[in-house]
Amino acid sequence: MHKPPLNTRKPSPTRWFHRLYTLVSLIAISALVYRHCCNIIYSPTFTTFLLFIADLVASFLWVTWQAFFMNPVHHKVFPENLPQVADKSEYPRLDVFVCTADPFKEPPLGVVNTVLSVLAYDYPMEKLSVYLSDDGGSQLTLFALTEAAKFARHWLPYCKKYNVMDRCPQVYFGNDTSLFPDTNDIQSMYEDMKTTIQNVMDQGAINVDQVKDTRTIKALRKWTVGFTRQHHPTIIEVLLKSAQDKDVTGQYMPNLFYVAREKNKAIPHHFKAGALNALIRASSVITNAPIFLTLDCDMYSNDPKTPLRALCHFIGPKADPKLAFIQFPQRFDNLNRNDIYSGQYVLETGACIAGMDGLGGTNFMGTGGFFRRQALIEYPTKPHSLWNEPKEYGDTMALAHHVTSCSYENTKWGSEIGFRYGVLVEDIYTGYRLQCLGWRSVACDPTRAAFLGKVAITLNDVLSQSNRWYMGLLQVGLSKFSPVTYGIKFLNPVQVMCYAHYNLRAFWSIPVIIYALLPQLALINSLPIFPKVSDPWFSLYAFLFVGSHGKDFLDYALAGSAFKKWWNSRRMWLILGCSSFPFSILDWFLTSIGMSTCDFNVTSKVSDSELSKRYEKGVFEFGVESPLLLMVSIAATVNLVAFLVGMKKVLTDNARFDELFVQVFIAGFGVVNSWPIYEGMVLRGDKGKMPAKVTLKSVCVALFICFLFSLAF
Ligand SMILES: O=c1ccn([C@@H]2O[C@H](COP(=O)(O)OP(=O)(O)O[C@H]3O[C@H](CO)[C@@H](O)[C@H](O)[C@H]3O)[C@@H](O)[C@H]2O)c(=O)[nH]1
Ligand SMILES: [Mn+2]
Repeated sequence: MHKPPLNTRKPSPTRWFHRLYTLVSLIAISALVYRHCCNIIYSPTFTTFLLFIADLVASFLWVTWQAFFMNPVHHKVFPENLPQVADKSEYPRLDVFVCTADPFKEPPLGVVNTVLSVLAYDYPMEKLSVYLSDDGGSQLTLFALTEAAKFARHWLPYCKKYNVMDRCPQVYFGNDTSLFPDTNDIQSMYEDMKTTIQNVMDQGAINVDQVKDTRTIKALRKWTVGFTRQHHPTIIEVLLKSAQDKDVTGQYMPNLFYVAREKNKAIPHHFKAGALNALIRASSVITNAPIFLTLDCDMYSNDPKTPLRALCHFIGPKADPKLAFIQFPQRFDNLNRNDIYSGQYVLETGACIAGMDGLGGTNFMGTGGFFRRQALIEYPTKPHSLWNEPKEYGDTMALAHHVTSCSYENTKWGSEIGFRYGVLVEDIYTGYRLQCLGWRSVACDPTRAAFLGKVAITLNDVLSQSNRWYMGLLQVGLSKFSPVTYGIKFLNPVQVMCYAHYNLRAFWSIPVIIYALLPQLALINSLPIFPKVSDPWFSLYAFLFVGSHGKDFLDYALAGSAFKKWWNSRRMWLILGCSSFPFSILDWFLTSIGMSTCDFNVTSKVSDSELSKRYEKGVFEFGVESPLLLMVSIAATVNLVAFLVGMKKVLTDNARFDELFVQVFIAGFGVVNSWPIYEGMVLRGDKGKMPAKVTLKSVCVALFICFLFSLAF
C-alpha cells in the first residue's frame, strides 16, 4: 500500500546567490591580503602589522561564516499523515527531560509552567514521562512540582477538551482566552497554585509543619541536616505514575518524576551535561523510552503537536536509522521590539541551522532536541552495554538511585557515551561528537515555534552568558577534538568550517579591538593609515564594507527582520568583540594553565517589573559594575574623542579629508554604535544607567590610552 510521506527535504534555491556572492568576495579578500602583504614587505610598521592581523582574522571568520550558506536545506514534516503510517499504539514512548539548577535564578513557578506545558502534550499519555532534574537540590522546586502535579489533573483534561493551543498555563491565562464554561474554575485553581508557590518563595524556605499532604511531607523530610545543594544524596520522587494516577475525568496521566542527582563537593558534577546523563540513566531504568526530549526550564512548549512532528523523522519506512536528533530552534517570547541585545540570534537559529542541515546535520542547541536514546548510549556500529554492572538491584527505584550517584560517573559517561563533558557548551559539543561518530541530525522549524524561552534582558547578563558560551566553544576549538584537526576526519569539510566558525568566534575580538582603537588613536595623532579616498584601493575597502554589511542585512531581511533589528545585531557584534570575546579568550587561557576553574553561571530568568519595563522600552540595562561593561565604555569613549578631534581636523584643513576620511568614518561608525553607551554614561538618571564608577574609570582609562599613544606615534 502506498504510504504518504512524513517528511520532505528541499535544498533552498538561494544557495546559488550565496555561492556567487562568496566567490566575488573571495576575490576581493584575496586582493586585500595581497595589499597587506605588499605593505608588510615595503613599509613594515607596527600599524601595518596590526591591520594585517585584524583583516586576516576577520577574513577567516567571514569565509567560514559563508559555509553556513553553501547548501541550506529545509525539511518539512507532515504529522497529519501519521495515522496512515502508524497506529497510535505503535508510537514510541517519549521521555522529556527538564533541567533546572537554582530556584532563585530560575523561579519554580516558571519551571512548573514548562513542566505542565509538556505534560499536556497531544501524545498517548501512557507513553509520556516527564523528568525534572533539579541541580539546585531545592525543596522549593520539589514543593512547586507537587503542586503542579495536583493542578495537572485538572489542567490536562481541560486542554484536551477544548483543544487549547497554549498549554503553558501562565501563557494561556495571560492571553485573552476564549471563555469556556469551566475557564474561570480552572483559572482560579491556577491562581491558587501560583499563590501557594509564591508564598513559599517569599518565605525563601519551606516550613514542613505547614504542609498538609503526607506524601509531600515524607518527600520534604529527605532534606536532612547537612543537606546542601553542593552535597547531598540522590532524591527521586514519583509525583505521577501513569498506570495509577488518573485525571479528574478518569483518564490516565503521564509519569512525572523529580530527580536531584547525588552531589558531592569532591566530585565534579559537570553541570548540565552531568544532569542530563543522570536523567538518561535514571530514565533508562524507569521508563527507558527510545526517544527523549531535552528542555531548559524556561523553554515551555508552545505547540502540543511537537512530538508528532518529531515522530515524522523517527518513524515510517523512510526514517533514517542513523538520525540521532531533531533540533527545534530556540525561540523566545520576551524579546523587545527591536531585540536590542540581539538575543534572538536570528541567523544562528534560522539560516545557519538550515545551512548545517544541508551539510550533514544541524548543531544541537541544548534545548528543544528530540534524541534517539541509542545515539547517546552506544556507538552506531558497535553495540555498547549501558551498564557497567549487572542488574543486581531488584527494585527499580533503588537502581535508579544507584545510577544517579556521583560514583557511578566513573565510567565512559561524558567521554564516549552520554552528553560530553569538559566544556561549557555541552550542547553543540555533544551534537558535533555524535556527528563525528556517524550520527546525523535534522532541523525542524515549524511556523509556530515549538518552544518559547527567555532571553537575558540586562546587558551584563547577556555579556556574561556570551562570555561562558564562547569560552566553552574555544574549549572545543582549541582541544584535541577541534573540528579543524579531528572533525575534518569524519565530517564534510564545509560543515567543519561551520563548526570552526563557532568554535573560534571569540577571535573576532582581535579585529574588533584593533579597529576600535588603532584607526582612532592614529587619527588623534593625524596619522593616516588607510588609502586615500582618491586611491583606487579605497574602493576595495568600500566594497568590502558595503558588501559584507549589505549581505548581512539581506540575510536578516530574508529571515523577516526589520532594519533596526539588524542594526542592533551589528552593534552587539562590536560590543561582544570588545567585552565577552576577549574575556572568553582570557578565561580559556587561565583555565588551561590551571589558574581558574570553569563555572557555569546560570542565566537569571527573574525580572522585576521595573526592569522589564525598561527593557520593553528598548533602553540598555547597565546597572552593575562589571569589567565587561568597563571594556565597552572605554572603547566608546576613545571613539568619541577620536571622532571629535578628527572632525575638527578635516573641517579646518580640507586637504586632510582625503587621507583621514576612512579613519573619521570608522570613528563615526563607532560613535553611532556607541550611542546607547553614552546615554547610559551621562544622559540617564534611572536605575539601569551605567554606574558612575564605571563611567569615571572608563573615561580615565580612555584618556590615558589616548595620551600613551600620542607618545608612541
Ligand atoms: O549546573 C547546571 C547548570 C545549568 N543547568 C541547566 O541548564 C540550562 C541552561 O542554563 P542557562 O543558565 O539558561 O544557560 P543558557 O546560556 O541560557 O543556555 C544555553 O546554553 C547552554 C550551554 O551551551 C545550553 O545548555 C542551553 O540549552 C542553552 O539554552 C538551564 O535549564 C539550567 O537549569 C543545569 O541543569 N545544571
Ligand atoms: Mn537559558
